[in-house]
Amino acid sequence: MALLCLNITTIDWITVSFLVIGAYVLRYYYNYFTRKNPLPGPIPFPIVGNLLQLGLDGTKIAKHLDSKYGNISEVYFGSNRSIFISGLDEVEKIYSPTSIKKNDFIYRLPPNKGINEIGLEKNGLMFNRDIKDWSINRKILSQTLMSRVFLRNTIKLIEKNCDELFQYWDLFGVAEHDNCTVIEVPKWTRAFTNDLIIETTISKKSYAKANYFNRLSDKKLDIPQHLLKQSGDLIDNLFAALKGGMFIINVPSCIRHTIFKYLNDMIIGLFYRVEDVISKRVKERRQEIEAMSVEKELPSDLLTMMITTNTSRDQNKIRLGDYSEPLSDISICKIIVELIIGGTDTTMATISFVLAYLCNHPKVKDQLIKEIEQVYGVNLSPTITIESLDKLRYCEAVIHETARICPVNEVFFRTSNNRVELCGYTFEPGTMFWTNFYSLNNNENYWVEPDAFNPDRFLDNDLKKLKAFYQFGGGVRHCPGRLLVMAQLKSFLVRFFSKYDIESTISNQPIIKGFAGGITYCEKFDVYIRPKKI
Ligand code: HEM
Repeated sequence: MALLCLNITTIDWITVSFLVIGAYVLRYYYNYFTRKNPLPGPIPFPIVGNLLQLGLDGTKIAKHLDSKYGNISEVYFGSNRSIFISGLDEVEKIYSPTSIKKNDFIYRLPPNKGINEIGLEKNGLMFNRDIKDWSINRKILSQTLMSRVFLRNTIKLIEKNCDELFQYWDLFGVAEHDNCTVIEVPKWTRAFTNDLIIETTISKKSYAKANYFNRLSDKKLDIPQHLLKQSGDLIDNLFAALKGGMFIINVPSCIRHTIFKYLNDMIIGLFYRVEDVISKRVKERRQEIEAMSVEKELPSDLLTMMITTNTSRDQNKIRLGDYSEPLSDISICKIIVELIIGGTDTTMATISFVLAYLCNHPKVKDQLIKEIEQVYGVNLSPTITIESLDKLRYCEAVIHETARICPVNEVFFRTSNNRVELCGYTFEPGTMFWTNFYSLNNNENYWVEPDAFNPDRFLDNDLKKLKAFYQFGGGVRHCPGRLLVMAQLKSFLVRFFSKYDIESTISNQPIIKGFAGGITYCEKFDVYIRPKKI
């Protein structure tokens, strides 16, 4: 009897479950097929949307949608609808408004549980949906990152990091073996930019280059093991967290907290571990500043400038309207996490792509070296100033042309805060728009021979007039790191080509690309580096 009861109950259970799931699926597809403004796109599955078909990488998804569906299409990440667009008029409409009030696309993301769980929905810049708080952080950061004092400080930091990198290369054999030292460009540039962004943001020595050198070489550097380990752990945690970011943003909370609970908790834990290290550094820097004599000029590094904003020690007089509070430790910490995430792989990928394109286009490389020698003379280790960097017009054109043909952010995203019209469709507030920069930058309607690598096109034209060129976004949320990154890239190229020459290990070497965390990077490109003959 008990067995019969159990069987009936089990069968009932199975039937009820099927009915509930069936009803849910029917309702889901009824809503899907009767939705407002249906756009072309793959048919989603309940709960996961198109995640199983398309994966998590926005860059790959955009390319697929563009080739299959054209200028406008839709995709579901979980149950959230995202619109992918690649028409110039629509992209301009999203990225051109320069005032907050007249902006219909002020948010980056709709409300997102994952972002909230890592504490970035009401903090920092990138994902901050508290527009008042975002606006204060944005003013402080933009004015700091664009100030001459900060940029001067940055150039010195790059010079120091270049000297260190070149010292390792020379130890590694570049100085001795005249023509056979192979350097894996992406791996070294990653280590270089990791150190650069950490020293830029937290003013503390970082050892990614040294760790990489030690891994490759039998000669070990004389640096205390605990420093190498601390630095290695911070970088490993940061980039594991960054890789997990797409999972946190795109996978629905109900799946993250059940089936993938272990992975979810691990990624969120990584964010907090990184934040813990940075938070300790912010406190330490506050104490260092307090210990410095008030008569003495404070250093113009980012952390000092953020800590002293709106305090009596503020040397840069950042204008914040009627806001008169200093930034809290937690705000500084969240901003720094975002800067490290936003400013490392983007810069690393750009340096690698520039070097790879120069190797495959020796005439462009010669022209660039000529310009560097005109501005700095023939000098193995020239002193760089902001004023001298301003003279490097061809160098700037090379960087822009590389970013055009091979953008590191092939897509980017914004979210509407008002009801908006695009391509004849009306979209409700909170709709997420992915914009396809790659397809605009390489579109034959806007570029003559878009497949040709030709920096001259940027010499003849005012950057502002090149409407179909998207490197740093635009409008109110334009990348605040753009001057910093241009100074970093130009300074690196000056120092590099003053000391070395470079050649691809094979002629016309294919540039192998990888996609991770929304960034397209150079996966593999091997070069010979030789000391320059003077
Ligand atoms: C080659 C390097 C870089 C590229 C291609 C790049 C690209 C971008 C793009 C496309 C955006 C979106 C802008 C928009 O919505 O209009 C952005 C935003 C942002 N970038 Fe960059 N970036 C780079 C380097 C940096 C660096 C070095 C930093 C800082 C150290 C940085 C910090 C940020 C931040 C904080 C935002 C969010 C701004 C906001 O939402 O208000 N980026 N970047």
